[in-house]
Amino acid sequence: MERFVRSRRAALQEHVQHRQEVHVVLGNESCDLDSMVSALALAYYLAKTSLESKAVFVPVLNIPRSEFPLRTESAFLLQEQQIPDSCLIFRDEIDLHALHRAGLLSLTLVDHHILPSGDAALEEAVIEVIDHRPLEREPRCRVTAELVGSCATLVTERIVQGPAELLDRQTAALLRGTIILDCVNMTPEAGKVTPKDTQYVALLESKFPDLPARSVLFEALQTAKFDVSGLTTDQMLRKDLKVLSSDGLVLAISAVYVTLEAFLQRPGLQQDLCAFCQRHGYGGLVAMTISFNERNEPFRQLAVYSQHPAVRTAVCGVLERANNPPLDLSPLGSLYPNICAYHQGNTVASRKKVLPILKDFLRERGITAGPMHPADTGSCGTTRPEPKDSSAGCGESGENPEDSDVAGEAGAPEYEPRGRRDPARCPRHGDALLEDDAPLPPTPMNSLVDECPLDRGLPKLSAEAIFEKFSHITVVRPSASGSPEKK
Ligand SMILES: Nc1ncnc2c1ncn2[C@@H]1O[C@H](COP(=O)(O)OP(=O)(O)OP(=O)(O)OP(=O)(O)O)[C@@H](O)[C@H]1O
Ligand SMILES: [Mn+2]
Ligand SMILES: [Mn+2]
Repeated sequence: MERFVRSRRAALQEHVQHRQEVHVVLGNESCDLDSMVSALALAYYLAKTSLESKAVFVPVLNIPRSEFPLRTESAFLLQEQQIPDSCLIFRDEIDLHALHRAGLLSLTLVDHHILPSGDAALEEAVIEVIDHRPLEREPRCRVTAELVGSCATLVTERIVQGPAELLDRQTAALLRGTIILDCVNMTPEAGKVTPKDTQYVALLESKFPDLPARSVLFEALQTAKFDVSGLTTDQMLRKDLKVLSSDGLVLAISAVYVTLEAFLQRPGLQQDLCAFCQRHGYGGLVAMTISFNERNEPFRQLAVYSQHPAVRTAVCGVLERANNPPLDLSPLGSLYPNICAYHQGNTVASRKKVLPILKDFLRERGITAGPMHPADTGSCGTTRPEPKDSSAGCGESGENPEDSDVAGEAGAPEYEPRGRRDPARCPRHGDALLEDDAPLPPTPMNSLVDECPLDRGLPKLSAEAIFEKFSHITVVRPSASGSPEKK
């Protein structure tokens, strides 16, 4: 495996020079350990077994190289296997769109099957998908999709069908480490592991009995994954990030590896979130935290940030009302006007379960929001107190509890469950939002692209129009009799 990884850059350059086919194996945009190892191992397998093909097989990590240090568990496992990350090829080191335009690109997607809208043009280059998520659409290409704990399990299954000598110790160690981390050390109560994951971890161990003990490896990987020491808020949010967009409204969903208390008490948090959203063009952010209590049991919390009340209210409403699966959100106080905080009672509902809820919401609610004009997002540096129903500016008022309308205590933002909440900021349980607009036409089947391609044919709306649309949203509160009454 190491020799293969080391040879990729030169092999790629030679093929591009001679205009020969390049077969890229691409992980997902959060580029977690599962995506990296699945791409490395499958590219290695394809290179060794596709002897009739003239293509060069290249694993590509779907993040810029500069982001790799944030993938602490991946850096740890590569280092442990003496594979230098300098040999890896990152998304900013290969021009997939140019290769595609030149007719040289074949693409295999691992650990995902829906391309972000920015990669929609690459959809026709996709010849295979291997993923462990529920298929949102039936791709036209070869598909291996199974709801196992780790995509690396499906890659292992593919590799062991090939020549036995192909599975070397390094490859086995990378795959096994990934499956053990994704399946939380194969513990059933974590809700990840399936019989197939267990089967292939055992098979890898039977071939290489001297691999480190599972619990030692899991603890080392878990510690590396949760090491956020020294990271800025922006880095913490980018460390494990996915992005959803629906024709102009872009939502970031970050897995955050600290408690919500610790996160909300970071100095200057609201300004940092504002700057994060502005820097990357996000209309809002959902931060999903996972932490562990003294009995090492996981608990989850969730925060919704947007400086646009309409976006915040809509996203909070759909997450509070979710029923597939229910998230069992109980509101917590947040002294920041633009942040709604929750305890999440459903401890197995990870981002994999939340993304489809938000995707459906963006698609069904017909939020054909045009790009948020910069003018609407103000600047994060302003010191003027933020108007209560602000849709502009990242004022510092959120920092200073006296300014916010749910403040009580002075001093550093505290974090404690609080009853009184401003419905204009965060809807109460049971609020429903009815959009009186006709929903978007259904996404054409077989599309591998994140949003409905028809979106691009729809009228672009200005930010003003977005809020105009949102202001028509009718909030339906179930009346005492249970029948919805319009407010
Ligand atoms: N029960 C658990 N016990 C100990 N550690 C756990 C337990 N559940 C999860 N982890 C650790 O937290 C990391 C994040 O897990 P997750 O929030 O469930 O999400 P995921 O990374 O497994 O999958 P996603 O739902 O985020 O899908 P992707 O978008 O990432 O594909 C785990 O890695 C584990 O260390
Ligand atoms: Mn995965
Ligand atoms: Mn994850």
